[in-house]
Amino acid sequence: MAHIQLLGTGGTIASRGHGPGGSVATDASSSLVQTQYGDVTVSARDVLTTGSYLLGLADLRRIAEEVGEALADPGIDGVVVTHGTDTLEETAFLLDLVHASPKPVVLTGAQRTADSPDADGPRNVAEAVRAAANEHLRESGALISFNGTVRSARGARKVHTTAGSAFGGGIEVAHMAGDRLVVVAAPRRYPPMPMPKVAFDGVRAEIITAYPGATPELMDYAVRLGSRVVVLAGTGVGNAGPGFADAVKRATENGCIVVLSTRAPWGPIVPTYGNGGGIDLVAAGAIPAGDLNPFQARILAAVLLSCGTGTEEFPAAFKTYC
Ligand SMILES: NC(=O)C[C@H](N)C(=O)O
Repeated sequence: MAHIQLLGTGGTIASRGHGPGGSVATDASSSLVQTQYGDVTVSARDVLTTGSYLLGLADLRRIAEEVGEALADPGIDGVVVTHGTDTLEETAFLLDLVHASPKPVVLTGAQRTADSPDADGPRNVAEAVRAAANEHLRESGALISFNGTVRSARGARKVHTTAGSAFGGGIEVAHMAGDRLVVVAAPRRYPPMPMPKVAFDGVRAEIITAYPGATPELMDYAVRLGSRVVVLAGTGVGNAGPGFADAVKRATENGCIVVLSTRAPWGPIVPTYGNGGGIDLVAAGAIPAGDLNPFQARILAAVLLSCGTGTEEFPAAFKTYC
């Protein structure tokens, strides 16, 4: 009989109330979960009880540490993390980067509050428990289970503000067929990164987006604030408008790492264009993020920096994971 540890962090799945103050995360994780699903037993405990839009890097590190402890327990076969959907993709990616166990870690949440007549939390939790206990999902790292689909944490993102299918991207590794979970793929695994130390909590890593008329001086401002890394969410295959190549050069000359990602939801960075485009941004010192979206690229950069990766070693170390 498999035993799953559920760790609650809050989010809509644990929220109630539609009054003027809005919905607030209040429910203990023990109220979100049954103690048994078929032949799978579950114990639940809370790490946090908060909306995920409120999380900081210190919270993400705490969640990662608690998950690591649960995975190390020989009496636990897999871990489910309930989490707000707004920033679930960032926590999921951190958990995936540091995942050094064959046991599955499965994140889930809800789009509708616990007191909604059609709350989606209970079904999502039941499916996540099933995924965490599935032996074919061992060696798969951290996964996101939502509305009948299980996908890799890497590459996944929230794609809809209100729909039940809140997540897209990543690799679809399993889906529900009736009440059966069918495993269809295994995500590529990368060497596990060390659990981030306390330095992670204070890494200043900002994201700046390119758009028509964007202000390149925002990057100078980020550097002045002490940013160790700026992720530029460029347009298309990794471009930005007038002045950005010079801003990248100034940032890198001041010791700030610039990572080049894209504001397009899917696809890799492919430096292609001159005249201030991706070719010039990379020549100015920007490091292409491969397929990583800005939010997950930022998490990878923060883990690397908090592990003491220096500016010289950063590009090769970053490339190993994207
Ligand atoms: N659906 C959700 O969970 C959204 C919620 N605002 C959050 O904590 O991220």
